[in-house]
Amino acid sequence: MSLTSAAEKQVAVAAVRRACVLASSVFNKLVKNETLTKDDKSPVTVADYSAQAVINTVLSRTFPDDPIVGEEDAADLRLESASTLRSRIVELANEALTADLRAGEQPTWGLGPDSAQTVEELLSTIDRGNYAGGRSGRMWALDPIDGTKGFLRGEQYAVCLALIINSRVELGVIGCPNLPVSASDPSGPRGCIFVAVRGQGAHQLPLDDPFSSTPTPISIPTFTQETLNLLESVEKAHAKLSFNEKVASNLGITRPPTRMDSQAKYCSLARGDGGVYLRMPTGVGYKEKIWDHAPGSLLVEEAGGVVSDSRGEPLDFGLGRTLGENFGVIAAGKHVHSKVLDAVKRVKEEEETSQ
Ligand SMILES: Nc1ncnc2c1ncn2[C@@H]1O[C@H](COP(=O)(O)O)[C@@H](OP(=O)(O)O)[C@H]1O
Ligand SMILES: [Mg+2]
Repeated sequence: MSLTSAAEKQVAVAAVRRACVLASSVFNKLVKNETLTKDDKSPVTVADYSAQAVINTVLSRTFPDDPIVGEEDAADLRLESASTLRSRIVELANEALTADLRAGEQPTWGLGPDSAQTVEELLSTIDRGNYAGGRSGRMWALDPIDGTKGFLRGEQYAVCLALIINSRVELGVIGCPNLPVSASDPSGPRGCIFVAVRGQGAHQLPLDDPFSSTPTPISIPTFTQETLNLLESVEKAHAKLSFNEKVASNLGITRPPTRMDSQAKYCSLARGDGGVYLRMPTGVGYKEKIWDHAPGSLLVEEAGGVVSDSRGEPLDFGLGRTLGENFGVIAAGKHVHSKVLDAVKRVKEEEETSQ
């Protein structure tokens, strides 16, 4: 029996959708229409904090006993010097929370016109994301804006939420405001929500109206040597892309890789837009965070794929806020995964012997 009830799925989809609307509106107001200096990261900071405030508000109302492992905390926002940023975040979070109720949403979820929060309420709600994680019990893992660099470039980013029970991801919801509804129509309509419930498959919903449409089941197709390609990070600092090149050549892959920010990579893999997501550590001792992989890994598994580290071990979501020592991530369809794992091992050996 599934450990996740329909209520948790519905709440998570509603919360993620509101956060996606908020993030798109921040992008339109602050990135597109204003002249920003190249390194100004303030829009993503504003979107990150306010999206976490919105999602944590909904989770705190609906599942008050569940702890949350969220990427952000409000310590910096409480500083005297942050007063402008703080007001902007409170304004945006309240705008998102108080928007009219949509089909499938309930006023008891902290949503709708009467749901405005005070500054202190919102700051302590953001801080509900400071749970340390661990092996047993229920917890939510939240990345309010995953792919912050992609967000600033107007490319891919995702709002990512997962429910983990006893170290196992049971529910994953990923909102991708900039992802085309269909990969075969890249200039067509954009905005998707991906939902996976353990044992119940993987589905895609339209971001603008997730509750009124029938979810589209998604699954990983069978790839041939000619159609297979790699999905990888845009940022060289996040994954060892030179290693990916060697793995591709080892496997005889001829198609160029698809570079994309955020867990939109897991979503693309789950619906067959790319055959393998490979993320090998760059060697700087960075530990992967659970919120960067929890919903995406369940989505891929429910779409018929396998997700492991480069030793072939499953990712361990029970170690705290991180996945522990970084052995990278390999995600692919069942039939391709073992071939990629072997190729990764071969390339690792080659690199070790040539040192
Ligand atoms: N040195 C590093 N190695 C691997 N991942 C890193 C990293 N530094 C940051 N990240 C993570 O990479 C995520 C983005 O992944 P991707 O490269 O697939 O788009 C970031 O999420 P945020 O954008 O939420 O901070 C961040 O958590
Ligand atoms: Mg992230």
